[in-house]
Amino acid sequence: MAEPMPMSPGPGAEDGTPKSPQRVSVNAVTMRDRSHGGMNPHDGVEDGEAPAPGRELKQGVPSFRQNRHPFLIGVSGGTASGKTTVCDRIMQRLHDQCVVMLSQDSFYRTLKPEEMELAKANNYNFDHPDAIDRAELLSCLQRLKEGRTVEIPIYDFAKHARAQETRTMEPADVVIVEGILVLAMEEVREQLNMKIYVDTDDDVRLARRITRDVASRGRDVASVIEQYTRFVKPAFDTFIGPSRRHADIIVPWQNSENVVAIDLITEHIRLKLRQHDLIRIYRNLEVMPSNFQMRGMHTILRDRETSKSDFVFYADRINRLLVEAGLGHLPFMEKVVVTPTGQKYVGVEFARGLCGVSVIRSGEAMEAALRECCQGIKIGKILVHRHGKSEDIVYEKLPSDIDRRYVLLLDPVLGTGNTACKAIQVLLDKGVQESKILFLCIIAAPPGVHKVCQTYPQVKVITSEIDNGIDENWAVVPGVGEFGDRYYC
Ligand SMILES: O=P(O)(O)OC[C@H]1O[C@H](OP(=O)(O)OP(=O)(O)O)[C@H](O)[C@@H]1O
Ligand SMILES: O=c1cc[nH]c(=O)[nH]1
Repeated sequence: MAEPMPMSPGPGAEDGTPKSPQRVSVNAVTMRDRSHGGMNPHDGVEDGEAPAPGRELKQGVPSFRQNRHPFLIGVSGGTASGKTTVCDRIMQRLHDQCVVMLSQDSFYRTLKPEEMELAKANNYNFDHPDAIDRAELLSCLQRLKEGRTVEIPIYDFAKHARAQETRTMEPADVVIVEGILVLAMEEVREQLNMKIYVDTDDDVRLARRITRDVASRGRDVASVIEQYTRFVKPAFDTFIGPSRRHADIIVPWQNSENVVAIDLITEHIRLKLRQHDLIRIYRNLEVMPSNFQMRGMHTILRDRETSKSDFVFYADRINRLLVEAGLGHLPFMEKVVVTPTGQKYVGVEFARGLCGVSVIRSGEAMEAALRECCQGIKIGKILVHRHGKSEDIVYEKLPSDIDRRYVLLLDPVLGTGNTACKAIQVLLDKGVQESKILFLCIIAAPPGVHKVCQTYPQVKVITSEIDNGIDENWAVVPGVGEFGDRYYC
């Protein structure tokens, strides 16, 4: 670890506003050209050069399909809103994936004798969350999420009791759980990667409910309406309707099917299934798109034979891309300009009130990329001393008004996550809002991702690659070795 260095605000504007495109330096333009191939003397392969004999040139996007956790979707909405049809349509569209569906109804509690009497007299509230064995539903979801086989209860609606036998559910790529209370139960909601609410008018739902219960549950119209008035509607007003605010997607579902919504949902699920497990779990994690330029740069960084100058060159290239990705998360204001042709261009204005904070020493290697993008940005520093499993903050120098700024926290390696968490806590203690912190790293090991993303769910973590893990010496594997030594020494 290097000696602490003073914070250097740099020339020009002090609010860290990203540079406008016309101010992008020559260096930046060359860098962009390099990333499109050909101009870079470090690349080794000139434009048009043939591959070495026996080595095949491949195209496409690298895949990360390994040790996958399923993608969990919750589908909720009032009684007879069309939840099951929405689930069926999603399953049909994802026919080439392994999709399983379970219903909240399977988890009705076994009734006590006095409750059974009420149920037989149509006087038991099956629409209340207490009617559900929430612990068992949660446990099943958690086991499915871990990729384990589960036994799902079978509920007999006529007897108001569980059957002796159960249904075995095997691990799947996608698990859909549907039910009126799925989004109303916080502990269930927390398990879900995608929350859908099926929105259907009350009168349409009541009409469907009467038709269904009379046709398939042996009920008469009067008793269905009575149950609706006594239990179903009050539970809807209290629990189900309000739970729609937790939904990621609200699907209007009236008399005809909403094909566009199903298309959008299934495309999103397909995108998620192509992504790494961690991205599916954490909304606050972003892994930059992996193309062969990125893989090529990483191959050079990870190669222990790489010279210091090449290591610095490619680390800087990735840092620049990381900074641009981070800046892309900042808010913006609409701005209209007039182009040289006299036409209006409706665009946006970059966010103000930004600063960088580098974790000494390796994080300082990312400062140049930030300065190239953001004119005169203030950059603070934090030094964390790692010893074994614990860390101490030994130095910090931060902008005095940091509590009013967005912070790009810079550290190329996320290992256990202990250093990052310490640094983030320093920022929070200084009054920075958690949602205004963006942590940028070149590589991230899963333990560090879990730790940071779980501890600080509003901090955005942006990385260019996810590694396999950390070894007994807390080194990221496969990793890049000691980043600071390779960059500076
Ligand atoms: O997630 P963690 O397990 O806490 O590890 C990550 C830390 O390790 C590296 O720094 P290092 O201690 O090697 O210091 P240096 O930057 O001075 O080389 C890296 O730059 C992080 O700060
Ligand atoms: O692998 C590692 C872990 C921590 N710090 C590094 O520079 N590399």
